[in-house]
Amino acid sequence: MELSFYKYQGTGNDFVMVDNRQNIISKNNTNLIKTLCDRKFGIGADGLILLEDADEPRVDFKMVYFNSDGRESSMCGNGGRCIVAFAHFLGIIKDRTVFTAIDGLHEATIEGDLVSLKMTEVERVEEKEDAVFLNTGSPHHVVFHKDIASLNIKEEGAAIRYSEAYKKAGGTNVNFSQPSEEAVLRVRTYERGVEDETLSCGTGVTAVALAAFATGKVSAKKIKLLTPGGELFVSFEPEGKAFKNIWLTGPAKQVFKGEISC
Ligand SMILES: N[C@H](CCC[C@H](N)C(=O)O)C(=O)O
Repeated sequence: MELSFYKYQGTGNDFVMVDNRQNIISKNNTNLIKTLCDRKFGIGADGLILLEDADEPRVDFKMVYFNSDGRESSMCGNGGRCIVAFAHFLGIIKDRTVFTAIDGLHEATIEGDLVSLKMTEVERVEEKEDAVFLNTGSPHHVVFHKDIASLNIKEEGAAIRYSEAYKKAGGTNVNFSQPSEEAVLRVRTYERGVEDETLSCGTGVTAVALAAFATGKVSAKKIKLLTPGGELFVSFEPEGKAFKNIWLTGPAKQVFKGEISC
């Protein structure tokens, strides 16, 4: 079969994007999706995203996300921003949308390359001895550290991701963050399902911003996150211990279009 695809990236988190409204790719074809994401034997990406028809009124499309291990996973924030840019490119939406994903409905707006994505609400931030855990659509373990450039993210991230603490829950993503100036945080992320450091993680930087506010490291409600792949902004409204009206904003770009035999 000849498969048409588009390659998108959002601050260096990169995705194979497929218009699957005709159901050309089956969701349980793990080997095919893993191969398409393979950087040597396939196109190469951190994940693959299917755009499908939503079967509910006033919802423009459905997002189905797979990590590069080929398995469907939880919400992808950067992927959510990229699928909005893709839907705009396909002419499915104009400059705002409501779409559905594994964690529910998402509003989003697009202006040029800049996409703002409303994230799911966060009911609870769990403060541990030396870390913070929360779920922003995907599970995130957040560690604040004074020199994240010195860390071996793949090694230190994998140790936490595969630890007993997270085994039953199917693992977690791991973020290492270094406070910079006021309301600015550096972030490096180990991603579950990629099993390596990615250049940025949308649900990850969202988790870091909320964790920093919850632990008093920042007082602003709009935070700039500096990732190896670029800058992202997270804004939110604290409500008691919960967080609402959470928005993730940053660039989402089409890199190339392609055809692949598979
Ligand atoms: N690897 C994550 C999903 C993708 C998250 C990341 N790419 C993002 O931008 O949020 C997980 O399996 O929990």
